[in-house]
Amino acid sequence: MVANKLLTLVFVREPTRILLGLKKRGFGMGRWNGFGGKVETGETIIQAALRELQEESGLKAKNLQEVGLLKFEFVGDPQLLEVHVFTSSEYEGKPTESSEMKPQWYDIDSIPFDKMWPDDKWWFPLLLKGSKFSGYFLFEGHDDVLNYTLEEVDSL
Ligand SMILES: CNc1nc2c(ncn2C)c(=O)[nH]1
Repeated sequence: MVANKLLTLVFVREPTRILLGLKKRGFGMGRWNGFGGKVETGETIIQAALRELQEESGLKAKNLQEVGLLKFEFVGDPQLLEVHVFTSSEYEGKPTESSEMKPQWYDIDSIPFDKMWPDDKWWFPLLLKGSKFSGYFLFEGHDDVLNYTLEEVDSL
């Protein structure tokens, strides 16, 4: 039994816009996404979320809230990804390009879903309306979702 790989994903949100980052290399390269990465040994998921946001965007989140849990399986790969999704509406700092990510504000009415992971179009509306959600997505490669489940939940 291979333990789930714990990942974080943070979206910094203002009333009409949300900060996305263009992944410049590695997993998900070329796609716009939130900021995040692996949870290292010895740190909590929250600490990892704060650290990755700071490293990748230059921002220090002040009111991180967990809003979603996403599990990803890839056909042929025994390692499940377990992504803990957070939002923050208060932050310090200025969005700064890093080696990993190029940050850009997007109006919440024009999210570039065609340039994001294919699962995002299903759960992003729940994030934008302030729901808590839990989902599972079975991928074949990085572009095809074979099936998925997604539900709004009262608590994570
Ligand atoms: C596989 N789909 C997917 N993976 C992600 C995402 N964010 C971080 N990771 C690792 C995402 O939005 N979709």
